[in-house]
Parts: sequence; C-alpha cells; structure tokens
Amino acid sequence: MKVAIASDHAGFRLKQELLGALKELNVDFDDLGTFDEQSVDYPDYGKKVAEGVAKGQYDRGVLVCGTGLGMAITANKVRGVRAITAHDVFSAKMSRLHNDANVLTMGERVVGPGLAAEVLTAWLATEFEGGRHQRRVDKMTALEEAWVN
Ligand SMILES: O=C(CO)[C@H](O)[C@H](O)[C@H](O)COP(=O)(O)O
Repeated sequence: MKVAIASDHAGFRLKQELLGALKELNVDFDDLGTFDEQSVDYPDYGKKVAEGVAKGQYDRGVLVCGTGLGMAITANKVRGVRAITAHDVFSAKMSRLHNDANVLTMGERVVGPGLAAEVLTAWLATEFEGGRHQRRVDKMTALEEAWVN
C-alpha cells in the first residue's frame, strides 16, 4: 500500500508524529508537505493528496490541519475521493468497513499524537466490507458523477 500524507502549518507537528507511525508500520509513503510551521493554506495541501489518490498514484491519503475539517471539505471536492475526519478508532474502522474511505483527516488541535497514531493504524488495517455497502458507495459515486457537467 502506498500512502500520501500532508498537512498545513496547524497540522505540521501531528503530521511529523504520524510519519513515525507510518515508518513503524512499514507503510510506503510520500510526505507532500508542508515542511515547517510557517502559515500556509490547507486547500493547497488537501488538493495534492486528494488528486494523488484520485489519479491512483496512492492507495490512501492522510491529511492533517488544525481540526481536520477544512482538509476533508477540500479533499471531497476531488472526484473519486471519499474523505472522512476521524478522531476515534471506531469511526476510523467504520469509515473503511462501510464507506470505503480513501482519505483520512485529523486535527492537531483536537487529538493527541498517541490516539491519532492508533486511529491511523486502525484505518490503514481495515478493509472495505463490500456487499450492501458497495451499492451505497456506488450511489454516492453516481451522485458525484451527475454533478460533474
Ligand atoms: O483547521 C483548519 C481548517 O479546517 C486549518 O488548520 C486552518 O489552519 C485553521 O482554520 C486555522 O488557521 P490559522 O491560520 O492557524 O488560524
């Protein structure tokens, strides 16, 4: 599995912690920035990760900002992306089992590094269940495609 990860300035420190978690998990990843705590605009980084996932360059994306919310809104503008914000393990697992979420967002101002690493680990390890959930994901995709033109 190949993962893209990025943050804005408000998520930089948590992103650095999550890089360590990815290394411990032996997950192949690219860090797409930002690379320090200088103020930047989260949509620029959300776009990079979301487009990489949508194009198939990455299997999953991880985005960190202050709350996780702006990154999720941004990533969900890109066709094919199903981004969710999760700060608990149950939601993270369910987003994979039922929603086939391909981008996880978290907020450094919301969650501590220990729990964030647990959430990320659970999210990466959980597979989509398919079945009735595939039908529902297909309906979300159809809705997205209907609004493209
Ligand atoms: O949480 C965020 C967006 O949902 C981002 O991290 C922004 O950076 C946040 O809105 C706060 O920005 P600030 O410039 O650090 O006040």
